[in-house]
Amino acid sequence: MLEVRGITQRFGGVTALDDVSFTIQGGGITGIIGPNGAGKTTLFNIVTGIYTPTAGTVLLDGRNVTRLAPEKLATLGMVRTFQNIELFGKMTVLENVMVGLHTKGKSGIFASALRAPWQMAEERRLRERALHWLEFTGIADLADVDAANLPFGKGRLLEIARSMALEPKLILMDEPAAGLNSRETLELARLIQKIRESGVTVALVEHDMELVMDICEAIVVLNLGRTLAQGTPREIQENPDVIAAYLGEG
Ligand SMILES: Nc1ncnc2c1ncn2[C@@H]1O[C@H](COP(=O)(O)OP(=O)(O)OP(=O)(O)O)[C@@H](O)[C@H]1O
Repeated sequence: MLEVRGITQRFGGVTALDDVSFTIQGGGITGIIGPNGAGKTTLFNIVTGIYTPTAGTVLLDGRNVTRLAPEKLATLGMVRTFQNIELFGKMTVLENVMVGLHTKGKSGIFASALRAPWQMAEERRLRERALHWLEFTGIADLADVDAANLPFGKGRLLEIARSMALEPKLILMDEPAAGLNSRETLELARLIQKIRESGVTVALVEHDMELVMDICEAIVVLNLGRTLAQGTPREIQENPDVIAAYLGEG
């Protein structure tokens, strides 16, 4: 589904990624891990269209998407969530999901007060769709709360609801468990599995090793800007190079 081929990224004299290649198979949950400074964030930003790499190619279903902007990638079925939650604080939870849907719809959410009947119908349709994704992520009871008043963990779920509402084929999550307590992390794990069961491929960059080992079928390990290993959780846990890289960090 997603193929990363020979990605190199230099920032001035720093080589953040050096000829990184791997494949993410459709239908599963893939974890991208690695010690601090391994290049995970840089890779994530390249794959999701924030950075243009110094060299290399990103293919989505065989199509070269290397230089495409995030909005374009979303229309091709690839969306991302952010580590630092980016919500519209003064809008309700429901409106936060609707805003994303409006970019697909015919009228803007702030369309004039003189709404045509077709606009009203569209608004209703978007509202129902947005509500569906709040139900999917388990936060429908918070639909009318201002996003600014959401507890942090619920904000993360809203981020995921917003991304899922775009009905992607592939969702990339940037450290989805960062800042969550153990109960919230468990809730997140079940949600990610539910997303996969709904037919959407998931890839996550994550520091929480327990979560990665628990839910991922495949793991890619980066170290010092290179692909150190790729395999199942068990293969990765037993890989001497991986163990050495993490011990070296501690
Ligand atoms: N904009 C930038 N300018 C210069 N150097 C950068 C930039 N972004 C990242 N780097 C460097 O590239 C390397 C990889 O950083 P990156 O943030 O991608 O690693 P990471 O695996 O995400 O680390 P962490 O787990 O600590 O978030 C580091 O040496 C970092 O200092």
